Amino acid sequence: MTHDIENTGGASGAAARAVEREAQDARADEAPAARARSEAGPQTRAHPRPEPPARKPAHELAPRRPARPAAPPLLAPPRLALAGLRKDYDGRRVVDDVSLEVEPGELVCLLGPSGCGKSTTLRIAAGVERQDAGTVALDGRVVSDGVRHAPPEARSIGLMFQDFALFPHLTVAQNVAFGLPRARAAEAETYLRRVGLGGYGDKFPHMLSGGEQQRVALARALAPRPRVMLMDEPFSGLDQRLRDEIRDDTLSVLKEEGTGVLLVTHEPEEAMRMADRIALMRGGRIVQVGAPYHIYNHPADLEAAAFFSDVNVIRAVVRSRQTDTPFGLFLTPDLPDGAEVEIVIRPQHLRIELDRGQPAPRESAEHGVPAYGRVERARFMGSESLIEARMEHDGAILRATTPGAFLPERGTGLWLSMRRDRCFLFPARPRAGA
Ligand SMILES: Nc1ncnc2c1ncn2[C@@H]1O[C@H](COP(=O)(O)OP(=O)(O)OP(=O)(O)O)[C@@H](O)[C@H]1O
Repeated sequence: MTHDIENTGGASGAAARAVEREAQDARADEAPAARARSEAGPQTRAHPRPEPPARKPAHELAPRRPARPAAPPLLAPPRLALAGLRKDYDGRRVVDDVSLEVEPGELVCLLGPSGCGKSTTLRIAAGVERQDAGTVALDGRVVSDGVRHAPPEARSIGLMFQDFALFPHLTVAQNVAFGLPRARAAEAETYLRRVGLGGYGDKFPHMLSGGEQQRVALARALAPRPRVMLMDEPFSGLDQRLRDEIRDDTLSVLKEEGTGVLLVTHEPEEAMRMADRIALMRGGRIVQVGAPYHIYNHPADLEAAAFFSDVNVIRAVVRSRQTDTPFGLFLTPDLPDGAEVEIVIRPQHLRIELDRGQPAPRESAEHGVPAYGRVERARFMGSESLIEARMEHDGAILRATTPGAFLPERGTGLWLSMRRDRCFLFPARPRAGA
């Protein structure tokens, strides 16, 4: 069973906007021309134009009501709204028309490969960098555009970076209280308890482990009660186990506070674990936004699919509105004859059946046609086994995984078939040099 885990939290306005965004995602999903249609048969495209509603005669019209004052807007503004951000360095565009919103209590991950412009976007949101175009608004108030530019300290934002830099000469409590009005200094202990460090106030940073220091940094960022938290790879300095623990703790504290969070990471696993929504960035642009489940299962293109896991790619050519492959036929009614397509499937969605000398497994609607290959290599990966098979039809290697230990010998014959509902079909990208 699968669940869509989108959870925008916060006000009903946020929920309404989330629904609208899902609809936008769904519309955007239709863009890669052939994917959705690969599963469906040819469709009728002629939609009859709807009849205009019949005009009522004047005597049936309702009597005019006295004018009422305008109702307040139904939707509260997002905590953070970035619109049309652009930034060039040395004539090179590193942030290109980036628009993104973060709702109260929502955690949005800006995810992408190194150098794609994530940190620059975050720095613009924080106000430590100024954009060449576009606006930054907090709770509906524009804090930066072509005219005005509020400095970071005037934005009610919390910042947390990888090098969280506590002041070494101040105690833990003084570190947390730093920047708080004097009247609220006693609240430092409250925030330390929040992050599991009650009673640590009198220690100095060098007396704490890396994970504890990270928690102090979190308490310090939370203490001024920012409405928006901006985090840039905040957990990357920690070892794996500590990282998981601190991620989870951080998440629950931020949710309790109702803070809107924009978190930069280049790790898909971190984004999947933490985000309500992921904004996938590449080459300065946001290429897809959606709940982790949605982005993983409906990637916008091959690169988006491959960013989250290893993928197999099968290339084929459209003939007569369909694409024939050794794994069966795919319907591609909107692609012209001769167009190349890439059929993409993750290793866990290839089914393996060993050749035991019996007739080939039967074709099915769920798995298409099984294709024959031989084991090239089998490796045990802990919770699953990875089988690399050389396919008989073209000599290419495909990778399939299966839960548990499954280590057939090299040369063992097998059939691979694709879970049709987990295939993505994209028009092929032009090849290098073509
Ligand atoms: N101040 C600057 N001057 C010139 N170029 C810059 C500056 N800051 C960033 N860049 C360049 O802009 C591009 C985007 O950088 P940015 O730090 O935003 O990427 P990123 O996606 O956060 O990468 P990473 O995950 O490696 O931190 C990079 O090519 C970087 O070298």
